[in-house]
Amino acid sequence: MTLTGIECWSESAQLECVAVCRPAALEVATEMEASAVGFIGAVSRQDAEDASGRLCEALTRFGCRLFDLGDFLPESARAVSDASVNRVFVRDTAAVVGRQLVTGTAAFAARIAEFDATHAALAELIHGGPRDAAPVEGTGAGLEFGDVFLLDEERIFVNLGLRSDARALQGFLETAWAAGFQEVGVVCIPEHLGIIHLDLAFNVLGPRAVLARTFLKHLPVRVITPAQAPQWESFEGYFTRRGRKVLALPASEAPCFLSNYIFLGPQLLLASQSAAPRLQPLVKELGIEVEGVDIAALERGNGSVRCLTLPLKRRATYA
Ligand SMILES: NC(=O)NCCC[C@H](N)C(=O)O
Repeated sequence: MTLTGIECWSESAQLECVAVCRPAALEVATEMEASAVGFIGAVSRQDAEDASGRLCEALTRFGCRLFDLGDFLPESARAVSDASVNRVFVRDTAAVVGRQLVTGTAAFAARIAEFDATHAALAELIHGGPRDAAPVEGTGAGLEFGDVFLLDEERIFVNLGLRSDARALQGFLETAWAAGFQEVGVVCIPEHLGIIHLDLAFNVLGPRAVLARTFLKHLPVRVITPAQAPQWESFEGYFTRRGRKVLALPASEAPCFLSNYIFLGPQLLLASQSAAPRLQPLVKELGIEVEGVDIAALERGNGSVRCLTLPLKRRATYA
């Protein structure tokens, strides 16, 4: 079976098809193992599987067609993938940008082989076998898609920090222009903050607002277009000039998963059960509803709902 018609132009249009990946066969048994793979703490296989089941159930209940990449792994990639506890965090590995699948390159050594395995599964799902999507690596530079947001049909917002770097951005810009986007805004989260991806500090709230941790207002945005010289804008100015209000994410102890949600439809987002009650009052004024799902066991991997889902198809318009 192959999937036809992949297409994504925003973060919040109706989510029609989404990829996830079932947890690996290995568990993370000790604090040292957790540290080796970028987890916050140990997690048993059973707890991870139960949480993954609840996530899949919630996505299906809200009408998404679900593809578990574990079902599409070619034989040659299966053993490595089964031993990769981070494989549940499919978001970082690739993205559908316009009508194109763009693959990333892991900057964290523990994830390099897992990215390759997941790319092989995506190729199987989308092309029915190996085929280069639009790899943006080339220079060995990192690009992980927890750092990339499709703001709308024209704009993409990217973080260069712990996991994504400027060399990879060059290749990504060419891909973005070829896909039809006209502007890429770039922010650089300082590495010493230890925030591995932008989606742990930021997310969109539909077409008229974004949610951002307050430190982001201090970081300038480099605005890049295909034809003009890059410009600097302030963080808040960048968004307000483009018709989006910046809502401050309430202070929260690390790890902070409040921003790590996914839009299921223009007025509905799915967050973890612990984040949902804190998000609901924030987004009420925008007419957005929040659904919660108990994935605390998977959050021990240092990611939440956005990291665990890879949108393959969103309805092209908000209508
Ligand atoms: N977008 C995300 O923030 N993804 C979470 C990835 C967590 C994983 N343990 C990692 O270190 O890459």
